[in-house]
Amino acid sequence: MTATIIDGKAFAASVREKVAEHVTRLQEEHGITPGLAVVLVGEDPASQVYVRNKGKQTLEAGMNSYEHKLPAETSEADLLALVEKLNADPAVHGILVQLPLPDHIDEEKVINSITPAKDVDGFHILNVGLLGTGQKSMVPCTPLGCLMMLRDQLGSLSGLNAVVVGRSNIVGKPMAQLLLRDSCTVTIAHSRTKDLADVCRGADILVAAVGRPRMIPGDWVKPGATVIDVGINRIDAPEKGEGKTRLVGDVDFDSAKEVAGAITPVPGGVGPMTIACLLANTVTACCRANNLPEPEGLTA
Ligand SMILES: Nc1nc(=O)c2c([nH]1)NC[C@@H]1CN(c3ccc(C(=O)N[C@@H](CCC(=O)O)C(=O)O)cc3)C=[N+]21
Repeated sequence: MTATIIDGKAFAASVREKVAEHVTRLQEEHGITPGLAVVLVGEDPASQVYVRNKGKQTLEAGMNSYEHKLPAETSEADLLALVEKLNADPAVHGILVQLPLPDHIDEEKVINSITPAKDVDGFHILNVGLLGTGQKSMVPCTPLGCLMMLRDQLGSLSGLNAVVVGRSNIVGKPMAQLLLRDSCTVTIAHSRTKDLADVCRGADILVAAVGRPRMIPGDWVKPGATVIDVGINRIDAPEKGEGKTRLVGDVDFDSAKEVAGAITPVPGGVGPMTIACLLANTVTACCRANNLPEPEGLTA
């Protein structure tokens, strides 16, 4: 059997289209334009991959994009002062501080200084707590994108065995919360998990978010399972020429696609959905800030 390839790129385009329609409505009916501020400190390569497409897509969706690029030596105090300014700016509905931050800056302190209602990453402790207790919150973009693809693929997730490989605050933990909320039986596995292969083989839904290139081979995948590959790993690709690189996921796509029922590719899977959900969260934050109905189908 060969798996259905889940087209994250096309799915993301349809999400962005819904976002754009909602933005038009906000402008025409209320004279409001959602605004997203992105703060980048230093020059982490993964963050640059992300930023490249994001500003463009924000503008394409009809929203305002405010980019703040700060040098790597920026002090924590200066960064906190910028966040305070953005918190107070009524034109800014969403704030994203690119991670990772340089070592001399306390990431948790910065994230928790963002007004929770503008925290479009959903990383603030208040949003984490709201999600964990099933209350309305801002939901982290990558897990939200994964959930949208899973619901689209499977309809109901109720009762399915979901295994999330990876326990990060950014992906693994919030993903598990969302799957639990959709009534999956959820296992969070990680590098220390005993018999990881067997744990994965029990998964109807397998979400890989470990950050290790092609770590999960096809024989860890249950026949017919839905596989969501969150990994975006850049590896050498000498076959493309000297010094060339390419992106691969945490799943060995070639072997896994022979076993899975459906699988997301890398690139073109989760990555584009992450950005689309960032735009969706910005519209959601803007609607909430203005006591307007939230866009349908764009929230968890
Ligand atoms: N506060 C914060 N929030 C984030 O969400 C965040 C962050 N910091 N720091 C960096 C990581 C990385 N990240 C990506 C999102 C989309 C693609 C993406 O669209 N990837 C394309 C490939 C792009 C290419 O071809 O290079 C794809 O998978 O198809 C990649 C990486 C979000 N991050």
